[in-house]
Amino acid sequence: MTLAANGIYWSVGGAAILSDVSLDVRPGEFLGIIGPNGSGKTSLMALLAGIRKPQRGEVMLDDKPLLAHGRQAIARRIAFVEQQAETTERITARQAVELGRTPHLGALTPWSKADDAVVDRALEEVDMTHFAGRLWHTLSGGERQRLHIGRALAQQSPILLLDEPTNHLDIGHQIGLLQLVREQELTVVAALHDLNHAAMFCDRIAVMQGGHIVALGTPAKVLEPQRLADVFGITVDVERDSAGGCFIRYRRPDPRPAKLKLVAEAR
Ligand SMILES: Nc1ncnc2c1ncn2[C@@H]1O[C@H](COP(=O)(O)OP(=O)(O)OP(=O)(O)O)[C@@H](O)[C@H]1O
Repeated sequence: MTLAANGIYWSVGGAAILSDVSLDVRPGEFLGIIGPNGSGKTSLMALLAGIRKPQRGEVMLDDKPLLAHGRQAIARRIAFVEQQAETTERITARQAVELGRTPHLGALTPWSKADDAVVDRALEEVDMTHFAGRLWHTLSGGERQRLHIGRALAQQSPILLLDEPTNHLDIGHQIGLLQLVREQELTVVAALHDLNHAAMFCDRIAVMQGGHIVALGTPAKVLEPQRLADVFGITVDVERDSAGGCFIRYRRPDPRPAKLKLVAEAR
């Protein structure tokens, strides 16, 4: 199962949002996408999921244009957790996860005990079994986010696209979720903001800037102080360990001149 973007271009109202983006997602890898706000991460995820169509270039799934597969076929192969997916429906936590089974159901394949078992397991994996009967609108942001992931796991698609999956989660659930996703035998593409999470969990990282991929490689290769300064405007130290891992230590910026002036005036 391979997913690839080949030279894709996507614009809105004539303004380019993604330009000449090429990316081969390797089967079984955890590929992180990092980049500043507005750099195009969500747009790229939407194109990889087939929700948007590039004006030029093509997203390919198994060497066939993605959109030629048809909606249900795509959903059986790709599960997408969007950044601000919400529902106004009056549904329970369990029903939200049950939605993940939709691509597998049809006139000849009605809901079965096997579907129940998949949903039970997904609820367990995201630590939401005890909330199964709760109504969606009564749940916290983090609980809803865990259900979105649960729904995607229940979909049992071999490719999982996650747009900022740790949004709203406390640090324990952030790490737990990334570890859970990592442990699945899935191909994962995740837009991440936390560079240390990217360093800890990703096999490769793509760095986006201004609608382009400006770097792609292992965390140790990509997470260089100069690149992080160029892309994010931050100063960091990168600590490396003997196993090839790395850890980003952020340096506090120097005080801004205006602030210095205010402090001086206050004295
Ligand atoms: N439908 C749209 N209409 C107009 N502009 C859009 C649309 N979708 C995205 N953009 C613009 O495209 C750029 C990239 O947006 P995108 O959401 O892909 O960035 P991002 O890297 O995911 O950002 P963030 O980290 O803030 O989530 C932004 O400047 C955004 O305002």
